[in-house]
Amino acid sequence: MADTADTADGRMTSETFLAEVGTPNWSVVDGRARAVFATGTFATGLHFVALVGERAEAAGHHPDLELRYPEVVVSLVTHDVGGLTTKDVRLAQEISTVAAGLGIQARAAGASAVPPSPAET
Ligand SMILES: C[C@H](O)[C@H](O)[C@H]1CNC2=NC(N)=NC(=O)C2=N1
Repeated sequence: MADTADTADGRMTSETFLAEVGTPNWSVVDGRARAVFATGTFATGLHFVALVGERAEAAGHHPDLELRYPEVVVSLVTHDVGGLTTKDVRLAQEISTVAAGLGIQARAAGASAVPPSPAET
């Protein structure tokens, strides 16, 4: 694979991340990759979270996962460089593959159907 890093520590711009990840599921918000998957039911969301957790453990890279009804919000960043890296690209691709395998659609541009909690406002 070509070297797609934009900085010496591996951080990439949001444009590079989105081009690399190659699915429309993801957006970049405040320096983090974000996707919202419309799981429809709580049980499907729980199952999706469990499968994503297995992939994350295997990768040694871990997303923030918000299990909501009726969606799961996924957020990714590489903590030690404070930005997005190829680790985030790979895990984002895997998460999109898991979602597709379960027939779960992503919402456009990371939009949520659920109002923010008071702590976020
Ligand atoms: C040592 C270990 O690889 C690191 O602490 C990993 C673990 N999981 C991680 N997950 C995420 N999302 N970002 C990290 O920087 C990160 N670092």
